[in-house]
Amino acid sequence: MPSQSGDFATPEQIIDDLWAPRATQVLLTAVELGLFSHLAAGARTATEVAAAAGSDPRATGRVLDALTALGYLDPGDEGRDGEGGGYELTPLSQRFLVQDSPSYLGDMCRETRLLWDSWSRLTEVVRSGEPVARWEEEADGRKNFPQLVSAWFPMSFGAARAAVAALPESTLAGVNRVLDVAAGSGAWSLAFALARPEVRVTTVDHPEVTEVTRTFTRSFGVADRYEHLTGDIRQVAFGEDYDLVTLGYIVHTEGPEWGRRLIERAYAALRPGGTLLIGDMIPDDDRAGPDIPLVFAATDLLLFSRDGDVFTMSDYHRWLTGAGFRDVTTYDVLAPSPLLVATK
Ligand SMILES: C[S@@+](CC[C@H](N)C(=O)[O-])C[C@H]1O[C@@H](n2cnc3c(N)ncnc32)[C@H](O)[C@@H]1O
Repeated sequence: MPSQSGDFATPEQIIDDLWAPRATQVLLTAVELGLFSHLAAGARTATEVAAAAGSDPRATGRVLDALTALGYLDPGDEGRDGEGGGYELTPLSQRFLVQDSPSYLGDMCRETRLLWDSWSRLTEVVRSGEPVARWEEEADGRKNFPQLVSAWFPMSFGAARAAVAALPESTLAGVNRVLDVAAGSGAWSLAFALARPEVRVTTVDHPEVTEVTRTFTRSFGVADRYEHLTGDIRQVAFGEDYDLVTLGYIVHTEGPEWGRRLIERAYAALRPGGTLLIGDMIPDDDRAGPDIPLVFAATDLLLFSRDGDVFTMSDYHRWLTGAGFRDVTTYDVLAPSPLLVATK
């Protein structure tokens, strides 16, 4: 956030925030047309990129210029004349926006595209207090989540792999049976299944989403180590004696009452000494920052859930110890908020 010292405040932040959606649109369009991938494959000029993308050369040139100004491209030596025209990937776009890169994040754009129109209804939702959808309820969840969970995979999988790397070896060595609640793509359990061949996973999610989970487990070659419970997570019996339970980005949509109950049910599903891992958006205790969890709570959670919210570390600590967990620890990894780990 720009500094506002003394009485002197500039309007820079307001203008930046109001312009930000335009830059977002340019990035979405570039990813949807595969412009970064076409540059990686050798296209250099707007005409060459447009030919590969099947798009209009003049319009494509405008987008490439904007991407250059935004820092996603460099002006290339080849194909440039007095009016610009040649383009090269920057290290950022090369690593994260070229489709066959192992660190490709372009799939995350799908979420932005899918939610874009609903975001414009926020004023109406804040006036009425009524969400436009209730993703915590079965019908809405089954309709919306199948399209979204693969867009979240890169973020969740990165955080889950960081959890595997951060956990003490003695904990990791005891992880054989994993329960992945609200599994989505399966990102959280996949990180453990890939790290340890002994790992067997049970997932819980809607049947339509479980089809997406299966696509991911097959693509990683571990489908034979997975079994799936389908249905509403509030109703499905989880089973017991798991070594690890993961709650990846689910407590927020459940809200305070069902979120706390989910933590209690995770406790019941674990063996003594077992581990609970929670990844979520977590604001500071005074709810004055950081911006990502609080903006998320004021947008997506108001728009798409009745009771959804983000909860502080103090809230989680209270719920975890209240459920019986001990040794509540946080791991500050590359994720929107630190991960929570607790022992039964
Ligand atoms: C935000 S996604 C998180 C997915 C995954 N854990 C991750 O971190 O990427 C929430 C997941 O919870 C599932 N979910 C939400 N409410 C549910 C419910 N009532 N019953 C079953 N699944 C539910 C959704 O289908 C979705 O897969």
